[in-house]
Amino acid sequence: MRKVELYRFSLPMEAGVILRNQRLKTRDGLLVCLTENGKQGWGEISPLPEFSEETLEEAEAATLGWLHSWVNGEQAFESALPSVAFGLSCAMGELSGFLPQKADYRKAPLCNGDPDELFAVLGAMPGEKVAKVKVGLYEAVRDGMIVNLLLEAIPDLKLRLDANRSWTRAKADGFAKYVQPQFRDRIQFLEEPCKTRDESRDFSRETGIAIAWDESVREADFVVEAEPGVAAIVIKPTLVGSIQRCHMLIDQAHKAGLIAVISSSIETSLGLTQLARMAAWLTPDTIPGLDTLSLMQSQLVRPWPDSELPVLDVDALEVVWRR
Ligand SMILES: O=C(O)CCC(=O)C1=CC=C[C@@H](O)[C@@H]1C(=O)O
Ligand SMILES: [Mg+2]
Repeated sequence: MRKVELYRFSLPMEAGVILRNQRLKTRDGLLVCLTENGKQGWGEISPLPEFSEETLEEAEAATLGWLHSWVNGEQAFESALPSVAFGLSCAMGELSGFLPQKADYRKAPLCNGDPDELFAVLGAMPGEKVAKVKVGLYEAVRDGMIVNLLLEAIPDLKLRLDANRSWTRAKADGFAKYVQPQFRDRIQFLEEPCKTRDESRDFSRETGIAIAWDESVREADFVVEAEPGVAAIVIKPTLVGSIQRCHMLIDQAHKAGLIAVISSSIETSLGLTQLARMAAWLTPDTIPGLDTLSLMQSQLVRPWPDSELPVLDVDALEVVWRR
């Protein structure tokens, strides 16, 4: 016998979390729980405003359609909406056991440029020291200075930088000019420096700074391939799709000699712990980009180890559908 439960959640965010053009006050989404033969599988479906193409309403309608088929024992096909495909594949992955339990709870800390704060976090981090810094929000000179400062202060540190396509070539060059040449190879990669892929490729060729694809991975014409200067692809499953699709992209990346970084789309602790399990399984040699829990004011159903945020129980959630 199959059973389903669909819940809606809305968790308050910390003040001041801004996504592209809007302030994110709450993180809204759906939790699905599938039950069959005494086993349960959970999944989170939470399209990210400004990043996902689908709205939460569209995701809910598609999820309900899928759940109706599944609970009636009919064939349920993979949804074309990435957030739905991801959440349902997690629930199926737990139910059938293909999503392993073992998790990689390491995370590349998101750093705002304060070396003392980063030093404290990295001190508690075993193994490889890698942090992520957002660039492109302020002046390129300031970004360059922060990168120098951090790399100078912490000699075994490597940095991942993320410009989210915010620079013109001239601005990106301005940034590169300020980074001391001896530090450039400690930039593990810079995600999407320029507005177009070609500009980003040129930037990497001329500066020697390695780049990574993030937004590009979600574009229809994107193919995973080895290219000069490209070090990595970033995979945000809520924006990309099912575990199976992410697995395929990761395999393609590894075959091309690229790093694949599993990264957050600001999921709740439930989705984040599942991303940590995907990372342990599919990208065991790479620290995932999952340092986003502290942007929220609480966790949901499953706690992330070491987080002191309160955990909201499933009983507190609104039931959308139960069968
Ligand atoms: O990639 C990481 O290490 C954390 C995730 C992260 O930086 C982001 C997640 C979702 C939206 C953005 O605000 C941001 C990004 O630009 O990649
Ligand atoms: Mg990015």
